[in-house]
Amino acid sequence: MQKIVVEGGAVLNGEVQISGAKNAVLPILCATLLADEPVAISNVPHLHDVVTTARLLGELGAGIQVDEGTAGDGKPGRGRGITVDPRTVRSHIAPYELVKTMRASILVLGPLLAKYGEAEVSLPGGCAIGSRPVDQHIKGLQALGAEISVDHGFIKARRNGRLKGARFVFDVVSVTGTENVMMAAALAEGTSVLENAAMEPEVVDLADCLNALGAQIEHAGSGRIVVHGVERLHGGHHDVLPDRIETGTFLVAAAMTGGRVTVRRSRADTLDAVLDKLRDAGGEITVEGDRITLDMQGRRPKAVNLTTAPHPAFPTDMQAQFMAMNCIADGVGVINETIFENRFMHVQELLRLGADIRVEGHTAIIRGVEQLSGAPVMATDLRASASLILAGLVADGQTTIDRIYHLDRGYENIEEKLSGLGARIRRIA
Ligand SMILES: CC(=O)N[C@H]1[C@@H](OP(=O)(O)OP(=O)(O)OC[C@H]2O[C@@H](n3ccc(=O)[nH]c3=O)[C@H](O)[C@@H]2O)O[C@H](CO)[C@@H](O)[C@@H]1O
Ligand SMILES: C=C(OP(=O)(O)O)C(=O)O
Repeated sequence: MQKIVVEGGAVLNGEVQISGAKNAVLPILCATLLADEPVAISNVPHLHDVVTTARLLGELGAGIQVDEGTAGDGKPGRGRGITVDPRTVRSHIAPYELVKTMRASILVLGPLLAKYGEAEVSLPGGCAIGSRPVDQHIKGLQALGAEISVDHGFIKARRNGRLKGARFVFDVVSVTGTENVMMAAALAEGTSVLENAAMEPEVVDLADCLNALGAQIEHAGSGRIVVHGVERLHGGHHDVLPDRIETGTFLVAAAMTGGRVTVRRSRADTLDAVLDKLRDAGGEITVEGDRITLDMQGRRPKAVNLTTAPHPAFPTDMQAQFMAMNCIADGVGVINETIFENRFMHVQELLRLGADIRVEGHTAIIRGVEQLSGAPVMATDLRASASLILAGLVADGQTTIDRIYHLDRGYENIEEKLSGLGARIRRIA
């Protein structure tokens, strides 16, 4: 099994280009099922989850064409492109084998139901970071008139006639729940109003993509999304939003190593809470167009307190990386995790590197130490993997990170990008 080896001590300096967002491209790929014609997607990151989603769409019968280094519409320079042709979709079943490896597979539920009248999608179950219920997806689709049963581990959904626009209030803010219901409502008869909707930038990107295909979605990015259903969606092109979590991860790397890093092709407006905390940590941040620069001028970061919550508050997907920063920061930082009950799996591994962390329920109290010491560690989930690389960058000696398949789900060429900034990092077989 592959591992990543990091030699600590390098100060990161330079520029790095940000890839398309994993959490935007996966729902967008699923949304192509709603269209009547091919949809070209550009700025698609090279990620394992993208391959899994393409496999799932292929198993449903969709045609998949990958254009390396083009926009899918033939224009060069916007990363990888994927064109999905949904006209050959024949199956409406998302099997357990695929859903268990990637929770985002649940996002075919709304599109299959709305477009083809039926869907069978395996229940995703929980994962390392906690239980991951989908009751809000089911209730939202039922509000649109779907008949849904859960049977032998599968969600079985069907409709009689078109789905009907409705008002639905989410009990909890759910990103994928909002996306599933919004996609289904796009082809419903009449208007739907989704209250307490997720406001994440990836929800907005999905709405922008659907609107480019002819949907009529208003106010995505607010807590009240209005969807005027249309009869059909046509083909088109969409360029995926830059990955705000990848962006944040590189900026934390700069802050931890005392360096100066510019991220290119990023969107600072999607990162307010993260940039705010990096300023609190002592980073000098400048934003010029799609470039964000963090300059630490050799200083040690100051410990920061934070609480994860739905957007625009601090994202749970940046919690582990900030935990790594607090491990070597000056002072004591307190981190509250409110989204996932078990998203502290990285703590045990950070302790192996010499961190001083105490966990009390959903709260971690981190007392910064002067120096971490490199050791073999094990990645437990995607962002935990990133936090261990970050810790390895500043640890004394060598840190070897095992189970990096988690990392490949969500970070494109992370070791090459970090090497380009001066990190001593390599992948071994
Ligand atoms: C609000 C939030 O920050 N969501 C995060 C969540 O999205 P993801 O879409 O995976 O999860 P949700 O947003 O649906 O879950 C948010 C919360 O709602 C609960 N819930 C969700 C759906 C449901 O039907 N019933 C229910 O009770 C979950 O247990 C969780 O506590 O994980 C992703 C991957 O780490 C992150 O990118 C998202 O930022
Ligand atoms: C945990 C993540 O993704 P997923 O929901 O796909 O597991 C993530 O993006 O940090």
